Amino acid sequence: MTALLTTQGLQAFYGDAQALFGIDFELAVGELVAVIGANGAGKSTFLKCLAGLVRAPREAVRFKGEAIGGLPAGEIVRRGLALVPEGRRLFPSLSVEENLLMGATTRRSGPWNLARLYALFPILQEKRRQPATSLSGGQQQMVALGRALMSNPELLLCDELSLGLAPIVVREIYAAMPTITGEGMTVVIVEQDVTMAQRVSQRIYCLQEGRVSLQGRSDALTRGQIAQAYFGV
Ligand SMILES: Nc1ncnc2c1ncn2[C@@H]1O[C@H](COP(=O)(O)OP(=O)(O)OP(=O)(O)O)[C@@H](O)[C@H]1O
Repeated sequence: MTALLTTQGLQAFYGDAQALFGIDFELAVGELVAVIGANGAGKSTFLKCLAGLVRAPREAVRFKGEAIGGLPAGEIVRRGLALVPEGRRLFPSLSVEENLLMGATTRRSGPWNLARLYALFPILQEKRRQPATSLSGGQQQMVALGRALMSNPELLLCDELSLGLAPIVVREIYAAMPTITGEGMTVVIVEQDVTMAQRVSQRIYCLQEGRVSLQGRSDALTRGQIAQAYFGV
């Protein structure tokens, strides 16, 4: 396996409180990997460490062979990682299209542009001049995903795309994943919906209290194994 990203013994802290206790993680080019776990398990912290939003030791995170832990978030975007943050964090005063274009400020060369995005999510073209926050939750999630794609990342990190959305909307958003990975993009999703995580990913890591409690091929893990790793029962 050609590793695109690895973490080795990754630890993270908020002040004196330790959130991650030595995460070993490996991701191959073109994979879609899901990170699951209960509330507070450390999933968001893990993604934030990769994206430079929570401090990580330099050598603990390697992307394309280079140590990137603790680099500024903007530098990490330039190197090809983009994060779709939990809660979307759209710019409320900007239109849909302006929000999408914000993702292009650190634009790398690649297939994603406004036309491609509008083909993926036609509703965004229809609503492109509306304030982004006037859209439904699912449409706002499409904007957040589109904004990240506009930087043409090699690795897309998605934090709880399904949060607060109806199941049918979640399915609609995840239906875009084969198109996104189809051109070789590598994706990590953090997902509380275990059924969806298992369905869309090739491999799963389960976190529990800041540690990896289970990992394996998504189609090989049983419900019992996942329940035990999730809740520690
Ligand atoms: N900004 C912060 N300051 C202090 N502690 C934090 C902060 N953010 C997270 N934590 C703590 O770090 C641990 C991991 O939290 P994290 O948000 O990464 O978990 P999570 O698995 O993403 O949970 P959720 O599904 O609720 O988002 C928790 O104990 C949490 O209380």
